[in-house]
Amino acid sequence: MSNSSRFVHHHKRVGNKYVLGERIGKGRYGAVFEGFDLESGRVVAIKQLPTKGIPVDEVNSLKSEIKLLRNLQHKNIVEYVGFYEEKEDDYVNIIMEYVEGGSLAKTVNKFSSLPESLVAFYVEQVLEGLVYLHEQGVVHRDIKGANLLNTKEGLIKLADFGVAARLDEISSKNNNPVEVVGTPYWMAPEIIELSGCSTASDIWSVGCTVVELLTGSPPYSEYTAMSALFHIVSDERPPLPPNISSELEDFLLLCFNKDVSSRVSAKELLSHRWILKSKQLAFDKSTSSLKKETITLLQQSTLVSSQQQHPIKNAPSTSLEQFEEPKDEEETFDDLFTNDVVSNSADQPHVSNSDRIDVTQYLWQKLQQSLDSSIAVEGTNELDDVVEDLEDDMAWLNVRSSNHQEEQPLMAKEKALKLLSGMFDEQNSMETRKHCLSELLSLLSSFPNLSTFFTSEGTFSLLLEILDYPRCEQHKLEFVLQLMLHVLCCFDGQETIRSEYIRDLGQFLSSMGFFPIAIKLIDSRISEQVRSLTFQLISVILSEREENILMFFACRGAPRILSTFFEEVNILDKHLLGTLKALFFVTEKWCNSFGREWCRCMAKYGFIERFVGFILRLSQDEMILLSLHILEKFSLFIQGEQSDITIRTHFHSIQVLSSLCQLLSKLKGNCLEACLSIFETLCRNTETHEMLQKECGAIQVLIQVLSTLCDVSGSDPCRRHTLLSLYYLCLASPKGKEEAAIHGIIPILQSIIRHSGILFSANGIKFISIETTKSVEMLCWFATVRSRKVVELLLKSNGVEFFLDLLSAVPGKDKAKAGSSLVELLEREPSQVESILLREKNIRRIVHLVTTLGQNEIEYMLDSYVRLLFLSARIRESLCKHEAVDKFFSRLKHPKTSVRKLLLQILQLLLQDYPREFSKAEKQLLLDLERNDSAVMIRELAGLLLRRKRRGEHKNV
Ligand SMILES: Nc1ncnc2c1ncn2[C@@H]1O[C@H](COP(=O)(O)OP(=O)(O)OP(=O)(O)O)[C@@H](O)[C@H]1O
Repeated sequence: MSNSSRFVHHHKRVGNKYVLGERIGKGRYGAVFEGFDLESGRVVAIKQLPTKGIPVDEVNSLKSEIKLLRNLQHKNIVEYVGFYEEKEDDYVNIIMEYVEGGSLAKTVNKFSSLPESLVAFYVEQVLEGLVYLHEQGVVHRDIKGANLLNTKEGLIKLADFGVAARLDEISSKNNNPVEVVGTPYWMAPEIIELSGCSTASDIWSVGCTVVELLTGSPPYSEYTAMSALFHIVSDERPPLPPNISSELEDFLLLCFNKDVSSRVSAKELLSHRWILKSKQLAFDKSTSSLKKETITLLQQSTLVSSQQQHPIKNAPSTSLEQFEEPKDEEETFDDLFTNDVVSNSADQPHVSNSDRIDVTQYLWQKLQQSLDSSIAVEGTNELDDVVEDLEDDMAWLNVRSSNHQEEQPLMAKEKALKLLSGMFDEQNSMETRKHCLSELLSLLSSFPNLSTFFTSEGTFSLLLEILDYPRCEQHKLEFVLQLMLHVLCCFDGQETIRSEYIRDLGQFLSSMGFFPIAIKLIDSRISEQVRSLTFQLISVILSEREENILMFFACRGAPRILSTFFEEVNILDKHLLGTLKALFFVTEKWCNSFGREWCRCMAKYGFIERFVGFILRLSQDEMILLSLHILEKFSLFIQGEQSDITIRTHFHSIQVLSSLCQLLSKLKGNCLEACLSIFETLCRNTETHEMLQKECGAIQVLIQVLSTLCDVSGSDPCRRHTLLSLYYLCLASPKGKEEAAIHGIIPILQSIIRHSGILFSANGIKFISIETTKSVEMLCWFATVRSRKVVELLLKSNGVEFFLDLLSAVPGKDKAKAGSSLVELLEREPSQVESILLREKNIRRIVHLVTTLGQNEIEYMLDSYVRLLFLSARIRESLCKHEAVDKFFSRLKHPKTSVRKLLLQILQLLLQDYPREFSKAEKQLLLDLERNDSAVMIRELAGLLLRRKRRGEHKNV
């Protein structure tokens, strides 16, 4: 049964003093009604909270909190009048000042968004209220539009302070297990991380409230509560609304400072230029003109917000239309081959496509003639230049080649021509023609420089024409491809020569349109052999020069072929490394300019999926590393401001995620680091989590990787990536945390923390690596996961003692986390944990800690002490016996009101069961506080302590 349905509205009196009126609103823990004070005639608001099932102790502590809060009075906070409880009603009534204008959340719901100047006008008052509360040592803990109430005069009052968080605590303890307590959208990251709530946490919520009032909803409202939690903790800062003034941008950045200790205070924000500007505006105008402007601004903002809802309508059309959806995907196989280059060429005989033998024969003949003439008809025809080059080549050959080659070059050339003609001769059987080809290839191998003979531009143009000839027989395609490949590769190992001839040739081929032809040749309906040869040829050409890759892209080869290429290429291809290097170079170059479009275009054609599969097949470390670096470039566009939905979708496919998981299990060293870096980026995005956890078993894989790295001393990039991946994967997932615990992460984290050295350093060490901090934080999670199994595992790994070790070793925020975890464990397993804590050694450590805590640390730790004492009378007793009261007294001169307030509450808890006389100095200190403290609540609490003691003294007498 929900809280709200438990509540019944009786239209009745509350005690003798109040009559209950209409219901004004409803929150998570109860409903709020109008009330009428029969004695004073004052209208009040009455919040009814169901108390069924809540222990009396807790209701009493809530009541004493409200009693204290009654002392607070300020124009910008709602006054607490008191409370009223009737035993048979199962709820407690909190009586408050009635604020008739309703909450700002309602206003913003009505108008969808408020203009900046009006928001500044409201926020200034929120800050005034907060400055007062913070000076009184009260943290509001639940600043949001619904808790900002508006009077008829436009005065803003803070409601629900001091109580909301207490209700959350009570609810989390007593209701059915809930995963998130409270609405997280306004929550500061340090609260989510259990690293201690302070006045600074309210400032973060002020930032969220500004966003709420401006846009109609707080940051991350597009996410579920769990995902929002994840983003609050893991993003650098929440996204800022568009079109805000630079002053407001600065204001929000100050609120969203993740470093609690340097986050701005409410007082400082009051003199921020965004607030001052709005003040000036208000000062310059009369109230009526301000109202007029507000209405206009409201209309404008409604207009703007409705335009903002359709950003695509207004977006300029992209100039990179070539990167849009592939339009020619539907091309038929025949379409691919109807582009008849031959028939368009001026110097070709007019032939029909069906007359294919004539045309191929014509091409062969032309090829033969050109080769023939290059030798036989020196200087007499249009191939003069080629011949001259050839002669130079031969002269060079004669000088530089081996003896055997010296004897034979011209003969070899003649033989080559014969073999070539034999290959082309239709009269020859297929076997003879194949034989001619293999002979020619082996001749070329024996006389590598003979290849220059084939490298004339005319020859290669003709070979290209043959490849492009429609319906060219497959064996001829194979011949030509083999020949080209052979020529291109024959200088392997002779880099200087290669650069002189072959690099140019690769570039020549790209410029002459090899790639569009190659696109046709890799069609799945072409023979396996031709496809494979084409891929090899592409690989060679791409590996030669980066420009070739650019040309390849220009022919839409990138999306078309590159994707398929990595699926089909033989991983043992010796040119593959060169291709990868060129691709890496280009990817890196392009990523700096219009990389997102390029990566999106590639992703659309399935490149990412195929490329990851390709990496999985690789076995050579150098290639794996290079490939992962290429993939890393793509991963830049899966998160942050550069994020692209197409790239994300392809990265988030099961195929990619599970292949990456498989890679994680097989890689080592630098390759593992590169893969983990991509993995961490993926884990930063909540969209991947379900698939990674449920379908890829990522948590288990990562824990296996982590287990091999836990004993490394110092910082280790692989360990850092693994830890962070696990951290993001489990951060917002109780199931993930449970799974991680079950797969053995707890002892691994403990080992990482031990190896960091912090546990053995005498005074704790100042600098703690991110790995250690995250390990501590993750270890602390397991105390809060609502799973018996996890708590058992934690206790089995000496969790209690370990948290106690951490308490004295880690600094500030981490200490608070360890403290909260101890309390959480005590709540879940009271008897077992209590008995461990009660051990003499441990009680001493808890007491000793009070005196060693730094001035800032104590602020975050005292909450845990309050809860610890509240939960266990035996611990209270034992602490008193070990002079804890003295230790808490020794900190009572702390400059922060919130710290003095918590210390006084702790002293009250300890002394109520075990009263003892105050020393003269203690008495004087309390008297000073009672008389002179600037905060009314401190004066009240100090007085209560003194009077309680006096009553005790009286009793004793
Ligand atoms: N003192 C008050 N005077 C007038 N209206 C009030 C007062 N206190 C609360 N309300 C109205 O009642 C609504 C419900 O308040 P309540 O504190 O129960 O829940 P909430 O703050 O909206 O949400 P939650 O408590 O779940 O965080 C408020 O949004 C506000 O509109």
